[in-house]
Amino acid sequence: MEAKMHKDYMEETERLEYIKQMIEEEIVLLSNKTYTVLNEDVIAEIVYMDNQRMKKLETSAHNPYFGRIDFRERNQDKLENIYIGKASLMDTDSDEDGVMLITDWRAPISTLYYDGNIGSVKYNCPAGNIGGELSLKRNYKIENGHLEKITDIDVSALDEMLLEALEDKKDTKLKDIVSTIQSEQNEIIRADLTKSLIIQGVAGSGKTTIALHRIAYLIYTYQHRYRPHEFMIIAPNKLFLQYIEDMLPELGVEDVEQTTMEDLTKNIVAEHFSISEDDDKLKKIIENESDKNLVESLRAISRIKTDLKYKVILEEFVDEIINEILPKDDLIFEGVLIIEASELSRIFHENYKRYSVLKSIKLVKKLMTTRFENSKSDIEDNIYATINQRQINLEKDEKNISNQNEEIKKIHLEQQSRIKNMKKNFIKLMNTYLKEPKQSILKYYEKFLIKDKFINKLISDKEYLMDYFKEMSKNIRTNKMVEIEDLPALMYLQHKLIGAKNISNTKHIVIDEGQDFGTFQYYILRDIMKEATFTILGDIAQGINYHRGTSDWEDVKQKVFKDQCQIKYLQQSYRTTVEIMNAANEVIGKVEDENIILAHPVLRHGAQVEKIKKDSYGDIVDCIATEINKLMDKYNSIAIIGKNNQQCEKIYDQMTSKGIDVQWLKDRESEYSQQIVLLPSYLAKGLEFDCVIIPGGGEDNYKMNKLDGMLLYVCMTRALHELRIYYVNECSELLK
Ligand SMILES: Nc1ncnc2c1ncn2[C@@H]1O[C@H](COP(=O)(O)OP(=O)(O)OP(=O)(O)O)[C@@H](O)[C@H]1O
Repeated sequence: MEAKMHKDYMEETERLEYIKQMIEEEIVLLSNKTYTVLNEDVIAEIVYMDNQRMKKLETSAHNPYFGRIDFRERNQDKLENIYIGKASLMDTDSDEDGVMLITDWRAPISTLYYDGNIGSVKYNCPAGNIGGELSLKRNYKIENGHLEKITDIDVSALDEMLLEALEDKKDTKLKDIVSTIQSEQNEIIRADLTKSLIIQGVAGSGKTTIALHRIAYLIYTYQHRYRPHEFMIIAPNKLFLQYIEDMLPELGVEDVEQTTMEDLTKNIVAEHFSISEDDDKLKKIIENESDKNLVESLRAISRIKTDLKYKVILEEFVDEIINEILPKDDLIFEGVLIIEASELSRIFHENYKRYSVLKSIKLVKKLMTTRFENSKSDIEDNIYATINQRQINLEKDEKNISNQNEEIKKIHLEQQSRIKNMKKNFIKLMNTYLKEPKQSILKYYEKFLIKDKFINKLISDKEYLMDYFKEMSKNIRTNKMVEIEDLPALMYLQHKLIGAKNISNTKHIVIDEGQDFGTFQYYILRDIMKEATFTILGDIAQGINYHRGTSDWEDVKQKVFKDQCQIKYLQQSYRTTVEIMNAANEVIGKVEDENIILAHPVLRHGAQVEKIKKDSYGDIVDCIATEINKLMDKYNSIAIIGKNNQQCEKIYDQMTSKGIDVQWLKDRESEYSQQIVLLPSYLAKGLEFDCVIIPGGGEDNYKMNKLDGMLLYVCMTRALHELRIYYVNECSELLK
């Protein structure tokens, strides 16, 4: 309701003015603050915290809070009015200790705003379960410091607020949803950090948004235990990272590690190599649909390299490397046994199994050096004994009597040198006895790919794939080029041979578009980041990379997490209108896959999905060009989504020749900044636009198969308010 109409308008306005004044006062206090502590590090830390606080205050001055709950704790008389905002505010002038003027949305009690219905409620906090009575839930719309709306919430009013938020037009960045988080989303955001989670959420269910809110929640809740850089987000590509980049600072979070699987691998395997464009394979698959053998072999290779069986075979390869490194003889120095070959082998294979080969070598060298130190007097005795023996032998040798003195002198000098350089000589011997892995990880991998005895185990029934592995090895040798499917193998070899210390401190890792990764990728991340828990978010129905990804979360749960994780489902879609979601559901419903779950749209209606037939592609572009100005007046973001870049290129040429300013997002490194963008279907995943135009919805483009069904579904579900599909000749079977 309009704020002025509300019975508490006066009271609420006074309070808002008071809060604004308090914020102003704190800002002034902070800007005039002088730092008298002597230690520079301490000052730097305090200045950093103050700057962070200042930023928060400055943003919240215009919109300090969005909600209020009135709560009376069981067995307490006082009814508390709790105002909820993005940043907390304490009344420092108050006589009472630490009166909260604004409570952070992430605080334990704030969960009542998102979850609790009016009446008896409870929430969890470090002190335990707190129960009580919730008598009011209120929402405020405050813009530029003015109270515009006050809404007292029952279940239906909450929907009203949500609908209003969803009606908004979107620009090039994803926004936070703190004031309208839904109960099922709140549960995921606040889920226990110590357990891993897999979220299967339909298109537009808020997975990306929730992922970022969860990070913000975890950082706040565990601020005394973990630093922001111990949290990591893995996003599908740079385009996507750019799309979400505003949200964490909006939520008051900085310094969280944000990366892609490609960059993460490059960070772990600190060697120079390039990764062929992920889309290349998808493009090849899309463009060679008719060549069934080629498509099948491309898919087969990807599946092999991303499955856990690949790890089993790589493990055998690593064992072979270890066996090559391990000496067959005992290490004996100056007649003293330092280590037996059998003991060394046992230590490697049993005691140090959890360490990388390099670390095992370093540890075992430490052990051998200690043994050397402890045996020094025996070693010295042996040196004296052998030298003495040589002197005796020399003295007995009457033939060389003339040189004897000279020789004895030499022997004594040698003795002195062997005693003096005992340690140096031992280290030298030890280093030749046990050699560290010398080759680069890429070199090892290149070798692995041409070892028939391993590769045969992977493709025993598919002989024709053998050449492909050989070709790949050559490509690594000559171009230092791998495929995205090779990343788990590279991580694995690095981890097992050298160690992957760069990221082992990570405490929690959030992976978006998680359906794009296979079991091997998850396994190796888990193995490297032993202390970390995971939140994996994805949608099987959008698994356009199913050749290398996951099509069954149960598989990941059992094989990777050994059942120690929970799968949660989100079926409500918030992005699209009912009309668009229904049309998209019909498309994905035609894809045969029992793991695909259909989305339920929020009850928000919009224009019917238009399917428009034209005589030629030229006519389609003409039509888009005529309509585009009207659409630009109506929407902040418009996307023309072609199936692939070849199609985009034609459209781009025609549109620019008509003077239309369109930005072509060609690859995952592109920058997304304009009102109208043109992009291929596979790059659209994860993004959203007010209006989507699909210029090639005909049978010639989207055939009745799983991949085309998923690609079309992804394109359609990018639209918030309007979807137009053009086609020439016959409309795709998927759309009928
Ligand atoms: N509780 C909510 N309140 C307001 N808006 C919401 C809410 N949940 C989701 N949204 C909006 O729905 C849209 C979709 O969210 P998001 O992109 O996070 O979904 P997703 O599940 O990652 O989608 P996809 O898998 O299709 O890429 C966004 O515009 C987001 O702001």
